[in-house]
Amino acid sequence: MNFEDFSISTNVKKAIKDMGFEAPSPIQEKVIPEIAEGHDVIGQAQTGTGKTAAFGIPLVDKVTNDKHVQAIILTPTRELAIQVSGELQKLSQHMNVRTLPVYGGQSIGHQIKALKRGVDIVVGTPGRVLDHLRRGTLKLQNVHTVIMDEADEMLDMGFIEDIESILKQVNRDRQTLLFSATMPFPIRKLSNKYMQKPKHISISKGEVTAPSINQVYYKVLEKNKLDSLCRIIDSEQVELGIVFCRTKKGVAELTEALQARGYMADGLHGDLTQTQRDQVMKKFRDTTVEFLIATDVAARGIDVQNVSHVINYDIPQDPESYVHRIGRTGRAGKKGMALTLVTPREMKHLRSIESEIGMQIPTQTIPTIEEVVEKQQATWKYQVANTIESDVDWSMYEPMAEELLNEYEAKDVVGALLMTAFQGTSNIEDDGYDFGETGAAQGMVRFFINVGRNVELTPKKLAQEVAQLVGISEKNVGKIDLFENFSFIEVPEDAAPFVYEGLRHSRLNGARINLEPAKPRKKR
Ligand SMILES: Nc1ncnc2c1ncn2[C@@H]1O[C@H](COP(=O)(O)OP(=O)(O)OP(=O)(O)O)[C@@H](O)[C@H]1O
Ligand SMILES: [Mg+2]
Repeated sequence: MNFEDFSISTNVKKAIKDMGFEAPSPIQEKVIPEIAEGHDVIGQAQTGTGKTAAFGIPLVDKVTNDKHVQAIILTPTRELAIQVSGELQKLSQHMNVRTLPVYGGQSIGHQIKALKRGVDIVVGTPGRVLDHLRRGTLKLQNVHTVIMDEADEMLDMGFIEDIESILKQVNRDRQTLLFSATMPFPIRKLSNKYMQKPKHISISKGEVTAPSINQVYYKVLEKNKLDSLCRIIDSEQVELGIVFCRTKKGVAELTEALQARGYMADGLHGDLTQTQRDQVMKKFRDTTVEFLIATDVAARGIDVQNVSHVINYDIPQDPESYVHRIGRTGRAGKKGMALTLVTPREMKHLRSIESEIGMQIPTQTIPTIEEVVEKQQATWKYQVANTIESDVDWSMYEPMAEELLNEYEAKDVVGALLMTAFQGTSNIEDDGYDFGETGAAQGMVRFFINVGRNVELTPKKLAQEVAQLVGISEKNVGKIDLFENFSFIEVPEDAAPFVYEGLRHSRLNGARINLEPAKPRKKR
């Protein structure tokens, strides 16, 4: 299929061409004709597959330049309102259509002036839209189209009251369009209240996350998280990365820690002023900042070219958040990496995300110090060679260099200088779990499991259950001694914290597992 096949104006077709779109994406192909026919539509397709243009193309084709607001698009965040408004402006670049973003944090006077001059499409966050409605500076009586981008978020608890107040002011005859990569059943059911005979168009049958995203998780220990993150990003080839944290405070702390270690990182969260938020986004889009550290404020809809990595420094709260966060990479046909750090306590949460997205996320081990050092040394060598070959003036160091070379062997001088430079880059820390002497084989930790009564088990079954519960390979569960209702199992030292945290509060066939490191057998 081709964009030429749609019955849309040549001006819109020309804009689509200018934007470099060659063929419509699957959601665009299905949804554009339905919207053009005037249907209400619930459109669901994976992240980064062009949902914005799917509603944007028929919308700009429909609006006329009559200086009355004819369409309103609601988005959950300010950044998304700005971005969606920008995409609509591009789609209508050869037409006389005015699109205005209205959002909190920006001077309301400025927005009022623009609204007075006449606007055809408003893209806004619910709070600021309501503010304008109360002031009478925005009128919705001529609105024929209401669009909710990230609709499941907009109809969720945080926004639903505002949405209802806004919808009350729009003609019932309107066309209502909902879009998102995720649409949980309760929200889809609720949405019927605001729509008329909606057409459900879903592209992501079965596969919730975009297949272009390569997902892995790393088992990390809480106290080593920062080190683990640094090792991961030092060993990956990151073009641009978004690192998600749970809280604003977490974002601020991680940003500071990464900056202190020399990474080009900047933070984005709701406690910053709008000017600061705009600056951070601009720096990230311009690639002057390599890592955007953010709360879920950046999880939905944000489209930045060349984001190669998304890293969940803190595991997301719910499966939807996971899907949207990782969807910031692997967009529009490009490949992306999504890495999630998981502490022992969070293993169960990971499993529930996996079951919701319908796939198992493979695990990878944190690169060893040796691997990272190897990479770092290659980088250092490259930098030193580069400096030697450049025309940088280091004449001020020459007398010192001569002095050192007179007194010591050249190899020792260089070695000592490199060591000074390398020192303190990374260190293996102990993991904070001390299981003591458990009488296990070399390199293993032995646990005593009280499996409770009435549980039928074989050693093989127990090994399988343990492996599954804590997310390690069955092969890694070592020796098992199974008695009537208790057992000893041995697992490798590095898996021990995961077994410990994973099994401590677990149940097996409904029976509680009580687990503790085994007491060492007395030496005879
Ligand atoms: N037909 C097309 N051909 C090529 N690129 C496209 C096409 N349609 C959209 N794009 C580009 O693909 C990228 C992703 O589009 P968009 O932001 O609309 O995705 P989305 O489906 O809304 O994702 P999310 O669920 O994350 O909001 C954008 O950069 C957009 O310009
Ligand atoms: Mg979108």
